[in-house]
Amino acid sequence: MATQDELKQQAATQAAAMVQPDTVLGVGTGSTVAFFIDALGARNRQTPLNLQAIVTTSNRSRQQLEANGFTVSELAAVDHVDLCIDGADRVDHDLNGIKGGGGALTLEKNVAINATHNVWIVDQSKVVDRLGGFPLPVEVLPVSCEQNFRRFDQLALQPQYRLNEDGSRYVTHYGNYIIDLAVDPLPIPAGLAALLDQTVGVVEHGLFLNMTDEVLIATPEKIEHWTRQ
Ligand SMILES: O=C[C@H](O)[C@H](O)[C@H](O)COP(=O)(O)O
Repeated sequence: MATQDELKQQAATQAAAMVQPDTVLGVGTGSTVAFFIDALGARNRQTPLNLQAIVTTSNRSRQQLEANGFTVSELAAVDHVDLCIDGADRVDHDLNGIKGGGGALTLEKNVAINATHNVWIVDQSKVVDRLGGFPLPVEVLPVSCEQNFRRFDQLALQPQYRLNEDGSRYVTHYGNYIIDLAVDPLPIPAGLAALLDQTVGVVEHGLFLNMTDEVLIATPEKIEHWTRQ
């Protein structure tokens, strides 16, 4: 029986084969994407892909891409992204998902929204019938975080500040905090997304609705390939 890491690697390797030469590639964040970066690096060393540009969504991925010989551009420096490969924390059968377990949700959503084609790579443990089973990350400005927290609490969304191991608040790449909403399952995701989008002080949230075009799901038997209808 394949381990979870082996499943992640299988999905990642298949995604690396989807990258076309001479294109602009977006690369997400996380343990599954880490396998993707190594697979892409191996492919590129064998036969150079001559990518026009690569943009990524975290310092971790940037460092790994550079270690694999790629030059990484800022999102602001490219006028489009042809394909973005990313992981996900949960995905439902409508290809909606929760992302941001690694805290990279804001840049991930920015890269995804600018990509012509988005592909998520996951192992079967991420698939759910109804979005939930994973805290929903909400990135908030420090200036209004307490008001945001109280509001989420009033709405019974079970807010919790994301903490570092030493108990201090986790700070994002942009100097903000993350409030994880532990409510499970999520109440009507589209309604919650609209509420969060309209909440002053919320920078971004981890509900990615109608954003991905394909999902590669590694199971012990095969890699399932879901596409948006
Ligand atoms: O912020 C992190 C990202 O949304 C990741 O893509 C997500 O957490 C999945 O990560 P992993 O592949 O490690 O489960």
